[in-house]
Amino acid sequence: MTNTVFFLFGATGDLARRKLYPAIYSLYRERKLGDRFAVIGLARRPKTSEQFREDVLESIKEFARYNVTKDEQWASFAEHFEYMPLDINNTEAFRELKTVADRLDDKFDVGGNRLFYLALAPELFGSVSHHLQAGGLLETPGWARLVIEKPFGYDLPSAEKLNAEIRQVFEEKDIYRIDHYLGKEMVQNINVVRFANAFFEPLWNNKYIANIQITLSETVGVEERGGYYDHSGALRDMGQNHMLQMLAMMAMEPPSRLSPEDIRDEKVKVFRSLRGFQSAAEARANTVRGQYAAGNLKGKPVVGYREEDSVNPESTTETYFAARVFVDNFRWAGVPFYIRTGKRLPVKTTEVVVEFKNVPNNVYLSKKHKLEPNLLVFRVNPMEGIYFKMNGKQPGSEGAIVPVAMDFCQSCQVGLNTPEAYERLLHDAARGDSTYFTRWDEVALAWKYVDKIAAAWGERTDNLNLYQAGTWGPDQAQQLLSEDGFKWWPVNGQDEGEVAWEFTKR
Ligand SMILES: NC(=O)C1=CN([C@@H]2O[C@H](COP(=O)(O)OP(=O)(O)OC[C@H]3O[C@@H](n4cnc5c(N)ncnc54)[C@H](OP(=O)(O)O)[C@@H]3O)[C@@H](O)[C@H]2O)C=CC1
Ligand SMILES: O=C1O[C@H](COP(=O)(O)O)[C@@H](O)[C@H](O)[C@H]1O
Repeated sequence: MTNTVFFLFGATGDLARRKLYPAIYSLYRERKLGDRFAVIGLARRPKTSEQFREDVLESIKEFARYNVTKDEQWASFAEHFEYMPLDINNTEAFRELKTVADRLDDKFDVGGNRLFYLALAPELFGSVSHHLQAGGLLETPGWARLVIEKPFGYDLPSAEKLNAEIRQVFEEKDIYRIDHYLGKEMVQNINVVRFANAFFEPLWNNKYIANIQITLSETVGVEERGGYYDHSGALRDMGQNHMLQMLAMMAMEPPSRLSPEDIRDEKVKVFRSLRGFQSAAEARANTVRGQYAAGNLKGKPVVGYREEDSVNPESTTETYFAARVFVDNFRWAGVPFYIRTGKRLPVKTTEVVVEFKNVPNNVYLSKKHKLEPNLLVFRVNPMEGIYFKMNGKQPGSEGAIVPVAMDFCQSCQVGLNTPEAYERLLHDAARGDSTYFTRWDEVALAWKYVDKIAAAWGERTDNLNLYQAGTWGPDQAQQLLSEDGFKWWPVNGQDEGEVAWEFTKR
């Protein structure tokens, strides 16, 4: 049980509505919250606590994994929620907030533990920390932790500035920087599959692995988020955080213990080993950027990025990027990690594919047999599971070889109702487990890497490749792999042309 007062800054926002209230409700239903908790919703717009509870109910009805009805169970959950209109820029309001917090702490016998969740625009992160201190909210007999949403800065200098501001108030151990991909079941499963199975770890190196491919494709466009996204772009929005974090999970050495610091230390070593680019030309040669133009998605016409209402009609922001990344250490020398992400691609999926090298002196490798490499696939979303593709004899044939699959479909077994990333992360923050939150040194190194790419892109205006919405991005991203003799593997069983293996239908 996690006795906590949750201070939810940005309580009227999109993230709170779609992710945070449903997550808190699931934790309650699964008895991970207990009864000694309170949630204080904070935002500028005026509303009563009664209206707030109604809004929370609506969001849970729409987005939660559990059904909810306005019954006794709902009433006993909802009584833990209160709303207070508060403008971050008003220091005085934080004194009043302390009074509300102390009252709720007493009412629900919380014991002084405080979790400040900043679901706010990043410009406000620094001031909130200072005002919390000035308002006396950090003087508490329990713990006080800060949960910060992404983006953590726009580049390394801005991230450093933000970090310095927050660190004036909170110690690193009490800062929980969210990367919600680290809360996803299958991302957390990467370590388990790697380090708890005898048959993967011995092969997990440059002797046996040809390349690793990480795809994070989305069908959504930027829609109303242009205000943020047009300034950020795919590299900063997804590359600096989710993609490099997944890469680090794939590449890290086994930690000697399962403590948060041991695990994060291993990830930091990966970030330190990322091969930096010696020149802007080298950065450009190893990356591709694109922007979606009008096209068709699932049979419906969709507008191009520049036609989106919230976007500058002359925008040169990328909505797609791909990169060839090298981890220069003993284990990974010479193995390319290919990463790609984009909006308005044909399917919503996140997959990590490990492509193995051929066996030495493969007697089946001849014109007669079409052999495909072994693949191990982590399906992160929307379906969760692990897929392993190998070669086998076609039953009854004269030695024909066919691809066969071992398919562990977690979603089929557990249902699509596995815990949402935000549930896991909120619960972890409340019980003080920072394993799946990003530590400052990880964030800084990731920015250092990404800043080089952004700077190289910024030097030229001819590197933005338009791609039609509903396609797999610019052709240059295919070339990135074909230059090395590889190809992107189809994701999610989608046929991107010739697919040599049977996808096991679910
Ligand atoms: N939405 C999403 O899916 C994701 C969001 N994030 C991050 O989460 C954070 C929040 O995003 P999102 O919910 O989409 O943003 P929204 O714009 O939907 O919400 C912003 C919230 O901040 C409040 N707010 C704005 N200014 C002030 C102020 N001066 N004082 C007090 N409250 C203020 C707004 O309420 P009011 O106007 O009433 O004051 C509102 O509740 C951002 O950092 C974003 O990058 C990260 C990943 C995904
Ligand atoms: O952080 C972000 O992630 C979402 C994708 O998250 P998912 O869990 O739905 O895969 C992305 O749409 C958004 O642009 C980005 O800010």
